[in-house]
Amino acid sequence: MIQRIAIIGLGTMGPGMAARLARGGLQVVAYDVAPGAIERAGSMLGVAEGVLDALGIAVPPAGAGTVRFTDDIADAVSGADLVIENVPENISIKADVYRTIDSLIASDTIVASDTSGIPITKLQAHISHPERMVGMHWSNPPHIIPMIEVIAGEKTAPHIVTTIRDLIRSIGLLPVVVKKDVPGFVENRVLYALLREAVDLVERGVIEPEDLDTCVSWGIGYKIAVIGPMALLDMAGLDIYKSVSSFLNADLSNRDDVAPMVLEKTNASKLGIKSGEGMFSYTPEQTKALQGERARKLVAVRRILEGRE
Ligand SMILES: NC(=O)C1=CN([C@@H]2O[C@H](COP(=O)(O)OP(=O)(O)OC[C@H]3O[C@@H](n4cnc5c(N)ncnc54)[C@H](O)[C@@H]3O)[C@@H](O)[C@H]2O)C=CC1
Ligand SMILES: Cc1ncc(C=O)c(C(=O)O)c1O
Repeated sequence: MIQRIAIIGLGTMGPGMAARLARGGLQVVAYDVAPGAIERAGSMLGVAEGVLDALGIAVPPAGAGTVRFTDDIADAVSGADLVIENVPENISIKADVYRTIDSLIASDTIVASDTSGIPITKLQAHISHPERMVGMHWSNPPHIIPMIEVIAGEKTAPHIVTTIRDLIRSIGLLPVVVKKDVPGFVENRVLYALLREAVDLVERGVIEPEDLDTCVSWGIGYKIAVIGPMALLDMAGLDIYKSVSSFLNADLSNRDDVAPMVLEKTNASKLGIKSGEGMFSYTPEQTKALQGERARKLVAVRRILEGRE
């Protein structure tokens, strides 16, 4: 039974994950190589806990879990039943972490990666006892979005998938088991198909960025939260989809590299909210207000979608 979880990496995703797991009654020890990240994670944890309160996520009868931060990776993983690796999306950084923890954990400690889409089979090559490695892909913001993908690599033991699926379920979250270890799994394959087209339309001057967001959020996003893509095909009619896709699919972006607009911005360190500028610009005050407003709206929508309002 999983009780003690180590989280490695406390950037965008780690603190919200720690808060959600602890709310589910689990004991979390969280580590980051950067002291600044540990400091920031403390305040992000407090914000996430407030959002979990607003969502009405109850503490289990046995009581809430705990989150403890440490700057010592050996301390973080000591006695862990599950280690969740949550460092940047770069195989060599992830492999370094696996090499470091390998001698610090038991051979049956489960190691999960929150990778956005590196096949688990590739990551497994960098750890001993690869049968205990599994993909556990959360969605951002992880304390609010309830769905988590679970992915087996070629060497993952089936019971590890079941254990992680059951853990996710046991704390009131929604596991989705992905049946093939394809790059990007399912959520990001769908998201990146949408993002490729959206970036292309803005880059070609078909639409302004603000209008693109209005079109997608109100035309597609709002609807798709209630009616998933497969159900939407039935609502529209497969005959309509057949007619439109017969001419439209060939016209959609099939770019297989990173769009120049994105390269230009990343080369200029315009990374989005984390650097104050990306597709849009953000002052620190605007960022704080935006994050609060987005959390409030996501909480309200989730409560309604779950039939709690
Ligand atoms: N940002 C997002 O929306 C999502 C990201 N992911 C995935 O989660 C993982 C983490 O992503 P983010 O939190 O966005 O990254 P991030 O870049 O915000 O944070 C990564 C953290 O890892 C730390 N780190 C780097 N090397 C380390 C090491 N050797 N040991 C311990 N800590 C180390 C960094 O100091 C940083 O705080 C990536 O694989 C990413 O693809 C998954 C879902 C959503
Ligand atoms: C752009 C982008 N890329 C990856 C992920 C998750 O892996 C997300 C997300 O929101 O979860 C994302 O927005």
